[in-house]
Amino acid sequence: MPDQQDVASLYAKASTRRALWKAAIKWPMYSVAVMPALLAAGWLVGAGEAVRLDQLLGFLVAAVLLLLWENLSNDLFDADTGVDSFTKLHSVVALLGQRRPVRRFAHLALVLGLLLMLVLALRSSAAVLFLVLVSCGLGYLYQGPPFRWGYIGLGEPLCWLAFGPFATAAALLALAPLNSDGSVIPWATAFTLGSGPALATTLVLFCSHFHQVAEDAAFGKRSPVVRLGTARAAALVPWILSLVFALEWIPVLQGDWPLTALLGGLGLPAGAALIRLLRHHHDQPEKIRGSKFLALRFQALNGLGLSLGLALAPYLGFAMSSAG
Ligand SMILES: C/C(=C\COP(=O)(O)OP(=O)(O)O)CCC[C@H](C)CCC[C@H](C)CCCC(C)C
Ligand SMILES: O=C(O)C1=CC(=O)c2ccccc2C1=O
Repeated sequence: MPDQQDVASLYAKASTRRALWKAAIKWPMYSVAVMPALLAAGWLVGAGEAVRLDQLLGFLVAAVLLLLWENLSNDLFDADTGVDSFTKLHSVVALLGQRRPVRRFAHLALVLGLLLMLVLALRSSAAVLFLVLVSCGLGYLYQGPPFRWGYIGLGEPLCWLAFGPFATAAALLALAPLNSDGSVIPWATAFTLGSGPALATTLVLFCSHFHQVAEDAAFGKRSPVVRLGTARAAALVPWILSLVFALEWIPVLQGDWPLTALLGGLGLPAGAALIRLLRHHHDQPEKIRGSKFLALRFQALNGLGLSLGLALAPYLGFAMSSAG
């Protein structure tokens, strides 16, 4: 018969485990996966086009599955290098204590995600699958052997490319009305629309490395925060945020996007809080563990605001120029 102390410690263990699983699932992170499709939908509505809702729903689900693959395989690859062993108690590999089920689940998520993208491509343009495969390839370069480019500080540009021009172009093609020309990849629109929001997504990755800088350095993972040091990395954050807004406000100033696109400014309070937090506590891991989630709040509010601002424009009497 367990005594009172045993029961208390069992409860403590169970609630710690629950907290670890919650951290492992990190559902807010999936905001970065759904953003390219939401932006493409906002842009198409703003341009007076009809969005194919079945394609939108399919793209959202497939993108979530592909990011799930990326995260599960990240835990598997990081278990090989040992970099997660001290600080990432919420690694799915550590929580399950074995790799095989994680590997199987990761492969299942990848296959289902790609199959769904194939269906969307067959119903729109073959380029959708090509662009998504490039995004996934960039995700593999980030963490998979023999590349592991995230370990040499190249994760951020890979992240921007994957969630920016490639995923945005794929979403624009997949959601476009049936009569559109699917043989031309809309690079110009994908760059204008995707650059700012993808930089916001990249900021999430950049911020995720502050609290683990010591362990990353010890295991040879030279993230930008390791390379720059936490003080200089924190000083970069206001510049990155300014660049996000510049990329989103320039099309408005040029008259290509409606004034309502400035709704991306909804992310400003979270951005300002992030700057303050990192300026004061960049070298105190315990205090800045949540900085990645503050960056995520910025990314989500900024992207949703922009998407909504573009979509609402025709209903509020603002027009989008053909260059938009
Ligand atoms: C797995 C990622 C970051 C985790 O990095 P890290 O190892 O430092 O984290 P821990 O320390 O917590 O282990 C994100 C990497 C993003 C990658 C460069 C690009 C991914 C692309 C997606 C797979 C593509 C999604 C396509 C969709 C949006 C159409
Ligand atoms: O676990 C993380 O830290 C991240 C996971 C992830 O999928 C992602 C995607 C895009 C940008 C950043 C991140 C993470 O930081």
